Amino acid sequence: PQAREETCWSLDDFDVGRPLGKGKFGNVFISREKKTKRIIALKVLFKTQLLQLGVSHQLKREIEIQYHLRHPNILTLYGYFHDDKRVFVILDYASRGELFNVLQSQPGHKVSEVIAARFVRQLANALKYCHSKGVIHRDIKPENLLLDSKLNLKLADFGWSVVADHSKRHTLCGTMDYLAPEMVSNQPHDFNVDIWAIGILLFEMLVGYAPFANQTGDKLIARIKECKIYIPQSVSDGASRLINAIIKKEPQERLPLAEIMTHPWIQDMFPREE
Ligand SMILES: COc1ccc(C(=O)Nc2ccccc2)cc1NC(=O)CCSc1ncnc(N)c1Br
Repeated sequence: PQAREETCWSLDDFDVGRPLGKGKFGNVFISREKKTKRIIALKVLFKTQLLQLGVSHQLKREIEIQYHLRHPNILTLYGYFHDDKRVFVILDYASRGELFNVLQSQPGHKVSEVIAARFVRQLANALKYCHSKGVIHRDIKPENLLLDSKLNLKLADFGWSVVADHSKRHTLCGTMDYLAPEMVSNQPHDFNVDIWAIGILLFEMLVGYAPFANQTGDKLIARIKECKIYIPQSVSDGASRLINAIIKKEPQERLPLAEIMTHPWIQDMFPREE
């Protein structure tokens, strides 16, 4: 990765604005870097809570990983700093916020096939990059996907799920709708869990709810293990074929990222491009 200037940041370098999101470890504020006037998102994490929840090492590891990931569809982590009580993470500001809220604001909580294909291709692109660096995301869900002003998807790792917001799904540890069978059976999992999540996301964007939604606890786990989904007629044949090619119980049977990106349905949605 290209070397990055080792700037030593402090809170004095920023004008902090309104909160953008509420997290379990602290909040995120829209902010402006004073010298360059650049707008960024400043995530504030409280050291006491990080220590209490024993996630300090996880944050360090994650910052290490994110610091070296640079991709147009991954939320950039520009740097971090801390004071005696808090850790501050300097992030890209995604002006259109969470895909989750965009979906919630649409009629039927779904988007057109053109938009869904755009997001699937961008997410597959981001994951191809992550996997090439040996990074498995493991937490792909609309709450963790942000959108910039040009409707480009930005994969953002929230570390841990945000506190169950009323507009969010009603599960405490963040929705389980996106967990692959091998994860709910607590088996060793690999990058194929991210592929599975692309299939769940595509289903949810075209249907308006996740394939195993409205189930809870053990019933949900049983449904995920059973791996049977019902795709409504309203979904086109091409999209249905892609969803069925991804939602496979056997991890290695799932369509590889390269074939998702070149799938006929995806290609059809980008007619004019080369
Ligand atoms: C690369 O993005 C991250 C990297 C790391 C972590 C993190 O907290 N890790 C972590 C925290 C505790 C323990 C272990 C890991 C979080 C993020 N990202 C975020 O939190 C997203 C902040 S919300 C937001 N951001 C920009 N524009 C908007 N419109 C919004 Br809304």
